Amino acid sequence: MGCGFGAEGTRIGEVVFTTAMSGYVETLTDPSYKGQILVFSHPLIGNYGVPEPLREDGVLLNMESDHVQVEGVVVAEETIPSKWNSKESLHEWLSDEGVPAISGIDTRMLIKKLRENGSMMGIISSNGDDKPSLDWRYDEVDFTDAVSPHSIIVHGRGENRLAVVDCGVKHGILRELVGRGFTVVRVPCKSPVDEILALEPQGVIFSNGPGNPNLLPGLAKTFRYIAEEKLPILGICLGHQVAALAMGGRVRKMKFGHRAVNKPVVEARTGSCFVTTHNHGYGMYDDDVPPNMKVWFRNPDDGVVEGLIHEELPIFTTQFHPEARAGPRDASWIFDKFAKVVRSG
Ligand SMILES: NC(=O)CC[C@H](N)C(=O)O
Repeated sequence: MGCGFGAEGTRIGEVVFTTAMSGYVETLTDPSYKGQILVFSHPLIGNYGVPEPLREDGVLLNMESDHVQVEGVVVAEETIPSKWNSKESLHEWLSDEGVPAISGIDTRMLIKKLRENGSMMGIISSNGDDKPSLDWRYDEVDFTDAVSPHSIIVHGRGENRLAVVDCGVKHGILRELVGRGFTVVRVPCKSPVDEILALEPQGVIFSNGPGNPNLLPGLAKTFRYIAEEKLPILGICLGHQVAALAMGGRVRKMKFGHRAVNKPVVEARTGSCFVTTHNHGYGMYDDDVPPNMKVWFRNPDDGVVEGLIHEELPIFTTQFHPEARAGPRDASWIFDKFAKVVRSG
Protein backbone atom coordinates (compact mmCIF):
# COMPACT_ATOMS: atom_id res chain seq x y z
CA MET A 1 0.00 0.00 0.00
CA GLY A 2 1.25 3.48 -0.85
CA CYS A 3 -0.11 6.81 -2.00
CA GLY A 4 -1.83 6.95 -5.36
CA PHE A 5 -1.06 9.64 -7.92
CA GLY A 6 -1.58 10.02 -11.65
CA ALA A 7 -4.91 8.69 -12.93
CA GLU A 8 -7.43 6.76 -10.87
CA GLY A 9 -8.10 3.24 -12.00
CA THR A 10 -6.94 -0.34 -11.98
CA ARG A 11 -4.44 -1.79 -14.43
CA ILE A 12 -2.77 -5.17 -14.83
CA GLY A 13 0.71 -5.67 -16.22
CA GLU A 14 4.01 -7.46 -15.90
CA VAL A 15 5.94 -5.81 -13.06
CA VAL A 16 9.48 -4.92 -14.15
CA PHE A 17 12.11 -2.49 -12.88
CA THR A 18 14.54 0.02 -14.32
CA THR A 19 17.70 1.22 -12.61
CA ALA A 20 17.93 4.37 -14.78
CA MET A 21 18.57 7.40 -12.58
CA SER A 22 17.04 9.90 -15.00
CA GLY A 23 15.15 9.96 -18.26
CA TYR A 24 11.71 9.04 -16.92
CA VAL A 25 9.96 10.98 -19.72
CA GLU A 26 11.76 9.00 -22.44
CA THR A 27 11.36 5.75 -20.50
CA LEU A 28 7.63 6.11 -19.87
CA THR A 29 6.95 6.95 -23.54
CA ASP A 30 8.96 3.99 -24.91
CA PRO A 31 6.33 1.77 -26.63
CA SER A 32 8.41 -1.31 -25.72
CA TYR A 33 6.94 -0.97 -22.19
CA LYS A 34 3.33 -1.64 -23.31
CA GLY A 35 1.76 -4.21 -20.98
CA GLN A 36 4.21 -3.54 -18.12
CA ILE A 37 4.04 -1.84 -14.72
CA LEU A 38 7.35 -0.07 -14.24
CA VAL A 39 9.16 0.25 -10.90
CA PHE A 40 11.90 2.91 -10.70
CA SER A 41 14.84 2.02 -8.44
CA HIS A 42 15.92 5.66 -8.31
CA PRO A 43 14.18 7.02 -5.21
CA LEU A 44 13.16 10.48 -6.49
CA ILE A 45 11.15 10.61 -9.69
CA GLY A 46 9.54 13.75 -11.11
CA ASN A 47 12.24 16.32 -10.17
CA TYR A 48 12.36 18.03 -13.54
CA GLY A 49 8.68 17.64 -14.48
CA VAL A 50 7.46 16.94 -17.99
CA PRO A 51 8.23 19.22 -20.97
CA GLU A 52 6.05 20.36 -23.85
CA PRO A 53 6.59 17.78 -26.64
CA LEU A 54 8.93 19.19 -29.31
CA ARG A 55 8.77 17.93 -32.88
CA GLU A 56 10.80 18.32 -36.05
CA ASP A 57 9.61 16.84 -39.31
CA GLY A 58 7.00 14.84 -37.35
CA VAL A 59 9.69 13.26 -35.16
CA LEU A 60 9.50 13.90 -31.42
CA LEU A 61 12.71 15.38 -30.04
CA ASN A 62 12.17 14.94 -26.31
CA MET A 63 9.83 11.95 -26.00
CA GLU A 64 9.84 8.50 -27.57
CA SER A 65 6.17 8.45 -28.61
CA ASP A 66 3.00 10.52 -28.23
CA HIS A 67 1.78 8.76 -25.09
CA VAL A 68 2.77 7.25 -21.79
CA GLN A 69 2.99 3.57 -22.71
CA VAL A 70 3.40 1.76 -19.40
CA GLU A 71 0.33 0.35 -17.63
CA GLY A 72 1.35 1.78 -14.26
CA VAL A 73 4.22 3.49 -12.43
CA VAL A 74 5.74 2.63 -9.03
CA VAL A 75 8.11 5.06 -7.26
CA ALA A 76 9.50 5.57 -3.78
CA GLU A 77 8.88 9.31 -3.86
CA GLU A 78 7.19 11.52 -6.43
CA THR A 79 8.82 14.94 -6.23
CA ILE A 80 7.67 18.50 -6.97
CA PRO A 81 9.21 19.58 -10.28
CA SER A 82 11.56 22.48 -10.73
CA LYS A 83 12.94 23.10 -14.21
CA TRP A 84 12.67 25.95 -16.72
CA ASN A 85 10.96 23.82 -19.38
CA SER A 86 8.65 21.81 -17.15
CA LYS A 87 5.10 22.14 -18.49
CA GLU A 88 3.46 19.91 -15.89
CA SER A 89 4.23 17.53 -13.06
CA LEU A 90 4.53 13.77 -13.41
CA HIS A 91 1.20 13.50 -11.53
CA GLU A 92 -0.57 15.84 -14.00
CA TRP A 93 0.90 14.09 -17.01
CA LEU A 94 -0.04 10.60 -15.83
CA SER A 95 -3.56 11.86 -14.93
CA ASP A 96 -4.05 13.25 -18.45
CA GLU A 97 -2.69 10.05 -19.95
CA GLY A 98 -4.96 7.82 -17.83
CA VAL A 99 -2.09 5.96 -16.19
CA PRO A 100 -2.24 5.13 -12.46
CA ALA A 101 0.87 5.45 -10.27
CA ILE A 102 1.84 4.79 -6.68
CA SER A 103 4.45 6.41 -4.41
CA GLY A 104 5.62 5.63 -0.89
CA ILE A 105 6.66 2.11 -1.87
CA ASP A 106 9.88 0.50 -0.63
CA THR A 107 11.03 0.08 -4.20
CA ARG A 108 14.40 -1.41 -3.23
CA MET A 109 12.66 -4.23 -1.36
CA LEU A 110 10.23 -4.72 -4.25
CA ILE A 111 13.12 -4.87 -6.74
CA LYS A 112 14.94 -7.42 -4.57
CA LYS A 113 11.79 -9.57 -4.77
CA LEU A 114 11.67 -9.18 -8.56
CA ARG A 115 15.35 -10.09 -8.81
CA GLU A 116 14.88 -13.18 -6.64
CA ASN A 117 11.59 -14.41 -8.11
CA GLY A 118 11.73 -12.90 -11.60
CA SER A 119 9.39 -10.46 -13.34
CA MET A 120 5.79 -11.26 -12.40
CA MET A 121 2.25 -10.14 -13.16
CA GLY A 122 0.82 -7.46 -10.89
CA ILE A 123 -2.12 -5.13 -10.35
CA ILE A 124 -1.95 -1.41 -9.63
CA SER A 125 -5.17 0.12 -8.35
CA SER A 126 -6.40 3.35 -6.78
CA ASN A 127 -9.39 1.43 -5.43
CA GLY A 128 -8.57 -1.21 -2.81
CA ASP A 129 -11.89 -2.99 -3.34
CA ASP A 130 -11.18 -3.51 -7.02
CA LYS A 131 -9.68 -7.00 -7.38
CA PRO A 132 -9.54 -7.98 -11.04
CA SER A 133 -8.45 -11.51 -11.81
CA LEU A 134 -5.00 -11.98 -13.25
CA ASP A 135 -6.33 -13.98 -16.14
CA TRP A 136 -3.66 -13.21 -18.73
CA ARG A 137 0.09 -13.47 -18.90
CA TYR A 138 2.40 -10.91 -20.45
CA ASP A 139 4.31 -13.60 -22.35
CA GLU A 140 1.17 -14.75 -24.14
CA VAL A 141 -0.05 -11.42 -25.54
CA ASP A 142 1.03 -9.76 -28.79
CA PHE A 143 1.20 -6.05 -27.87
CA THR A 144 2.59 -4.85 -31.20
CA ASP A 145 -0.89 -4.12 -32.61
CA ALA A 146 -1.40 -1.57 -29.83
CA VAL A 147 1.71 0.46 -30.74
CA SER A 148 2.38 -0.14 -34.45
CA PRO A 149 0.94 2.51 -36.86
CA HIS A 150 -2.12 1.56 -38.95
CA SER A 151 -0.77 3.13 -42.13
CA ILE A 152 2.48 4.41 -43.61
CA ILE A 153 4.13 7.50 -42.03
CA VAL A 154 6.97 9.34 -43.80
CA HIS A 155 9.68 11.53 -42.22
CA GLY A 156 12.57 13.36 -43.88
CA ARG A 157 13.33 14.21 -47.49
CA GLY A 158 16.63 12.48 -48.21
CA GLU A 159 17.69 10.90 -51.46
CA ASN A 160 18.04 7.41 -49.96
CA ARG A 161 14.95 5.72 -48.57
CA LEU A 162 14.74 3.43 -45.56
CA ALA A 163 11.74 1.38 -44.46
CA VAL A 164 11.19 1.02 -40.72
CA VAL A 165 9.11 -2.03 -39.84
CA ASP A 166 7.45 -0.23 -36.95
CA CYS A 167 6.60 -2.44 -33.97
CA GLY A 168 6.43 0.67 -31.74
CA VAL A 169 9.57 2.49 -32.84
CA LYS A 170 11.20 4.96 -30.45
CA HIS A 171 11.37 8.42 -32.00
CA GLY A 172 15.05 8.55 -31.03
CA ILE A 173 15.69 5.92 -33.72
CA LEU A 174 13.76 7.96 -36.30
CA ARG A 175 15.77 11.05 -35.33
CA GLU A 176 19.07 9.23 -35.86
CA LEU A 177 17.95 8.11 -39.33
CA VAL A 178 16.36 11.40 -40.49
CA GLY A 179 19.39 13.24 -39.05
CA ARG A 180 21.64 11.20 -41.36
CA GLY A 181 19.74 12.48 -44.39
CA PHE A 182 17.40 9.56 -45.10
CA THR A 183 13.75 9.54 -46.06
CA VAL A 184 12.25 7.25 -43.45
CA VAL A 185 9.06 5.34 -44.26
CA ARG A 186 7.43 3.71 -41.24
CA VAL A 187 5.27 0.74 -42.15
CA PRO A 188 2.83 -1.20 -39.92
CA CYS A 189 4.74 -4.14 -38.46
CA LYS A 190 2.39 -6.71 -40.00
CA SER A 191 2.74 -5.28 -43.53
CA PRO A 192 3.06 -7.95 -46.23
CA VAL A 193 6.61 -8.17 -47.51
CA ASP A 194 5.67 -7.16 -51.08
CA GLU A 195 4.20 -3.88 -49.75
CA ILE A 196 7.51 -3.18 -47.99
CA LEU A 197 9.59 -4.05 -51.06
CA ALA A 198 7.25 -1.97 -53.28
CA LEU A 199 8.55 1.10 -51.43
CA GLU A 200 11.96 0.32 -52.94
CA PRO A 201 13.88 0.92 -49.73
CA GLN A 202 17.69 0.90 -49.80
CA GLY A 203 17.72 -0.50 -46.27
CA VAL A 204 15.27 -1.82 -43.69
CA ILE A 205 15.13 -1.35 -39.91
CA PHE A 206 13.25 -3.80 -37.71
CA SER A 207 12.38 -1.69 -34.68
CA ASN A 208 12.15 -2.14 -30.95
CA GLY A 209 8.75 -3.12 -29.59
CA PRO A 210 6.81 -4.70 -26.73
CA GLY A 211 6.18 -8.31 -25.81
CA ASN A 212 7.37 -11.78 -26.62
CA PRO A 213 9.18 -12.09 -30.00
CA ASN A 214 8.28 -15.80 -30.14
CA LEU A 215 4.66 -14.73 -30.79
CA LEU A 216 5.67 -13.05 -34.05
CA PRO A 217 6.43 -15.82 -36.61
CA GLY A 218 4.94 -13.67 -39.41
CA LEU A 219 7.44 -10.92 -38.68
CA ALA A 220 10.31 -13.42 -38.69
CA LYS A 221 9.12 -14.60 -42.11
CA THR A 222 9.06 -11.00 -43.39
CA PHE A 223 12.61 -10.59 -42.06
CA ARG A 224 13.73 -13.72 -43.90
CA TYR A 225 12.26 -12.57 -47.23
CA ILE A 226 13.92 -9.16 -46.91
CA ALA A 227 17.23 -10.81 -45.98
CA GLU A 228 16.97 -12.94 -49.14
CA GLU A 229 16.73 -9.71 -51.16
CA LYS A 230 20.20 -8.90 -49.71
CA LEU A 231 19.00 -5.51 -48.49
CA PRO A 232 20.95 -4.00 -45.57
CA ILE A 233 19.02 -4.68 -42.35
CA LEU A 234 19.45 -3.15 -38.91
CA GLY A 235 17.51 -4.88 -36.11
CA ILE A 236 17.13 -3.05 -32.81
CA CYS A 237 16.00 -4.82 -29.62
CA LEU A 238 12.77 -6.61 -30.66
CA GLY A 239 14.20 -6.35 -34.20
CA HIS A 240 17.39 -8.11 -33.02
CA GLN A 241 15.31 -10.90 -31.48
CA VAL A 242 13.18 -11.26 -34.64
CA ALA A 243 16.41 -11.47 -36.68
CA ALA A 244 17.67 -14.32 -34.49
CA LEU A 245 14.38 -16.21 -34.83
CA ALA A 246 14.21 -15.57 -38.57
CA MET A 247 17.70 -16.96 -39.14
CA GLY A 248 17.14 -20.13 -37.07
CA GLY A 249 18.19 -19.03 -33.57
CA ARG A 250 16.37 -19.02 -30.25
CA VAL A 251 15.13 -16.27 -27.90
CA ARG A 252 14.29 -16.97 -24.26
CA LYS A 253 12.58 -15.17 -21.44
CA MET A 254 15.13 -13.69 -19.00
CA LYS A 255 14.52 -13.84 -15.26
CA PHE A 256 14.17 -10.06 -14.79
CA GLY A 257 15.76 -8.59 -17.91
CA HIS A 258 17.96 -5.56 -18.45
CA ARG A 259 16.40 -2.11 -18.04
CA ALA A 260 18.87 0.69 -17.43
CA VAL A 261 20.87 3.44 -19.11
CA ASN A 262 24.32 2.23 -18.04
CA LYS A 263 24.70 -1.37 -19.17
CA PRO A 264 28.10 -2.34 -20.59
CA VAL A 265 28.36 -4.22 -23.86
CA VAL A 266 31.68 -5.54 -25.17
CA GLU A 267 32.34 -5.81 -28.89
CA ALA A 268 33.51 -9.40 -29.41
CA ARG A 269 36.05 -8.66 -32.16
CA THR A 270 37.80 -5.63 -30.60
CA GLY A 271 37.12 -5.97 -26.87
CA SER A 272 35.87 -2.34 -26.86
CA CYS A 273 33.30 -1.58 -24.19
CA PHE A 274 30.33 0.76 -24.67
CA VAL A 275 27.90 1.96 -22.01
CA THR A 276 24.40 1.62 -23.40
CA THR A 277 20.66 1.85 -22.81
CA HIS A 278 18.70 -1.38 -22.41
CA ASN A 279 15.05 -2.35 -22.11
CA HIS A 280 14.53 -6.02 -22.69
CA GLY A 281 12.99 -8.99 -20.89
CA TYR A 282 13.90 -11.59 -23.52
CA GLY A 283 17.37 -12.43 -24.72
CA MET A 284 19.76 -15.02 -26.06
CA TYR A 285 22.99 -16.69 -25.01
CA ASP A 286 25.78 -18.11 -27.18
CA ASP A 287 23.94 -21.43 -27.67
CA ASP A 288 20.95 -19.61 -29.13
CA VAL A 289 22.82 -17.76 -31.88
CA PRO A 290 21.67 -18.76 -35.39
CA PRO A 291 24.06 -20.49 -37.79
CA ASN A 292 25.65 -17.97 -40.19
CA MET A 293 25.48 -15.21 -37.58
CA LYS A 294 28.18 -14.33 -35.10
CA VAL A 295 28.10 -12.54 -31.81
CA TRP A 296 28.79 -8.83 -32.26
CA PHE A 297 28.35 -7.68 -28.63
CA ARG A 298 28.02 -9.41 -25.28
CA ASN A 299 27.03 -8.12 -21.86
CA PRO A 300 30.11 -8.84 -19.70
CA ASP A 301 27.99 -9.13 -16.51
CA ASP A 302 25.87 -12.11 -17.55
CA GLY A 303 26.99 -13.11 -21.05
CA VAL A 304 23.72 -12.14 -22.77
CA VAL A 305 24.29 -11.71 -26.51
CA GLU A 306 23.75 -8.02 -27.20
CA GLY A 307 24.30 -7.91 -30.94
CA LEU A 308 24.66 -10.12 -34.03
CA ILE A 309 26.34 -9.80 -37.41
CA HIS A 310 25.59 -12.02 -40.39
CA GLU A 311 28.59 -13.75 -41.90
CA GLU A 312 27.63 -13.00 -45.52
CA LEU A 313 24.60 -10.73 -45.69
CA PRO A 314 24.53 -7.02 -44.69
CA ILE A 315 22.55 -7.73 -41.51
CA PHE A 316 23.49 -6.43 -38.10
CA THR A 317 21.50 -6.16 -34.93
CA THR A 318 21.71 -4.81 -31.40
CA GLN A 319 19.78 -5.92 -28.35
CA PHE A 320 20.60 -2.58 -26.70
CA HIS A 321 19.40 0.83 -27.91
CA PRO A 322 22.07 2.64 -29.97
CA GLU A 323 19.84 5.73 -30.03
CA ALA A 324 20.06 5.88 -26.20
CA ARG A 325 17.08 8.17 -25.27
CA ALA A 326 17.57 8.24 -22.36
CA GLY A 327 21.22 7.29 -21.90
CA PRO A 328 24.78 7.81 -23.10
CA ARG A 329 25.50 8.13 -26.81
CA ASP A 330 28.41 5.66 -26.83
CA ALA A 331 26.85 3.53 -29.56
CA SER A 332 25.36 6.09 -31.99
CA TRP A 333 28.16 5.11 -34.42
CA ILE A 334 26.06 2.03 -35.21
CA PHE A 335 23.74 4.30 -37.22
CA ASP A 336 26.79 5.71 -39.08
CA LYS A 337 27.88 2.16 -39.90
CA PHE A 338 24.39 1.26 -41.17
CA ALA A 339 24.15 4.50 -43.20
CA LYS A 340 27.51 3.71 -44.83
CA VAL A 341 26.43 0.18 -45.77
CA VAL A 342 23.13 1.46 -47.21
CA ARG A 343 24.84 4.20 -49.25
CA SER A 344 27.54 1.91 -50.57
CA GLY A 345 24.98 -0.70 -51.71
N1 LIG B 1 12.86 -2.69 -26.27
C1 LIG B 1 12.48 -3.76 -26.95
O1 LIG B 1 12.39 -3.78 -28.17
C2 LIG B 1 12.10 -4.96 -26.13
C3 LIG B 1 12.01 -6.25 -26.87
C4 LIG B 1 11.20 -7.32 -26.15
N2 LIG B 1 9.84 -6.88 -26.00
C5 LIG B 1 11.82 -7.63 -24.81
O2 LIG B 1 11.32 -7.22 -23.78
O3 LIG B 1 12.83 -8.28 -24.75
